[in-house]
Amino acid sequence: MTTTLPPVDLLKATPSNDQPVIALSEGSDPRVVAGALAAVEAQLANVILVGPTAEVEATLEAVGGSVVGSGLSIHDPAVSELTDEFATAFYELRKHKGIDQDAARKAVKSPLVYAAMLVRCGHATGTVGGAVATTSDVLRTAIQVIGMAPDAAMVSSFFLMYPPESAENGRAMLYSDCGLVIDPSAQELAAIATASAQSCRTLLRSEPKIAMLSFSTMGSARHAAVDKVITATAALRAEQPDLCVDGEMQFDTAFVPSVGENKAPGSQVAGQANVMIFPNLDAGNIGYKLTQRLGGYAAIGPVLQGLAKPANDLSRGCSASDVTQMIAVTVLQSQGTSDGN
Ligand SMILES: CC(C)(COP(=O)(O)OP(=O)(O)OC[C@H]1O[C@@H](n2cnc3c(N)ncnc32)[C@H](O)[C@@H]1OP(=O)(O)O)[C@@H](O)C(=O)NCCC(=O)NCCS
Ligand SMILES: CC(=O)OP(=O)(O)O
Repeated sequence: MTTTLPPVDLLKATPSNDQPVIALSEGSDPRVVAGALAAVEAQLANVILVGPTAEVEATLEAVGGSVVGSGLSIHDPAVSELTDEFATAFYELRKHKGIDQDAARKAVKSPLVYAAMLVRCGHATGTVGGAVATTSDVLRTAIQVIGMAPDAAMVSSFFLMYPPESAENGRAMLYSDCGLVIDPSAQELAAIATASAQSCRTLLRSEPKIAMLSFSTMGSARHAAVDKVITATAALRAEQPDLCVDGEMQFDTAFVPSVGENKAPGSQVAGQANVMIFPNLDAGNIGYKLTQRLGGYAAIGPVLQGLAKPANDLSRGCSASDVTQMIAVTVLQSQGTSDGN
């Protein structure tokens, strides 16, 4: 059994004088609005619902909420007084890509871009979207509008995985990358592991034990795909000798203590890993959905790491409670470090 608290409980247990404001780009989606209501009621954050006013109000009424005295507010990009400021800032940001002022004005009227601009320009602490928009659109907007943290090698993503009561060997884990980097090089895989280690400390409040996953354990198979994981593991060890990382190893070696002892005797990670680094996005995305749908784990993500300020995605299959959890994750990231990790 894990003792790690899920984000909402962790945030409630973390005293802070901050008054975070989270912008939700899909402010008329019923799950988003219900999740936002729960967040403000629990005093996790104030929330800006971004979208056409009439649609957001109709959804709010349908889920039994109101903006009056609630910590909720509505921003309609079509009529917002911030649109001029955002159009100018967006033009400056993207003019090197050939965008003109008209295109910039049009772009910031998209709720996704508007919500990211709220964060970039300091009107919100972080943003969450993706209940309706595809992951590609949410991630591209976050990368282009909010940008990378100065010390980040790249932007990547992860899921927080929380076990059901019944899970054998159940523990909270971080799975990466399950949402963004499609086919990482060895160097990129090492960068994903480095960022994930910090995210583990921030959101699982645990020291990372990192398994570099593969279809091979300690040389049991030979292939270029295995070599990539071996190279990434060696680079991590060389650059960060104190990091607890091991590989290449199969998932059962990383997760099950008896299998770990058998296939990777003496490893400090095998059988105990809490950070699982997948070799590519096929493995990561399929792996998290299998763990969630067959293993009954709660999956919160994709959480982004490496951005200058927090912005996070949701699966389009998310629930209202997933939205509330992701609001809590976003607030915790803003408290954790300046780089959204
Ligand atoms: C993130 C993603 C959308 C970017 O793809 P894209 O827009 O087609 O590709 P581009 O290479 O044009 O990238 C767009 C911008 O993001 C930047 N970028 C892309 N990946 C990046 C990364 N990992 N870190 C930092 N910047 C990145 C590019 O440099 C580019 O910046 P620019 O517009 O300022 O030049 C793409 O990696 C993707 O689709 N990932 C998978 C998403 C997905 O479907 N996941 C499965 C469900 S969770
Ligand atoms: C993360 C993910 O797989 O997102 P979606 O289910 O929206 O494709």
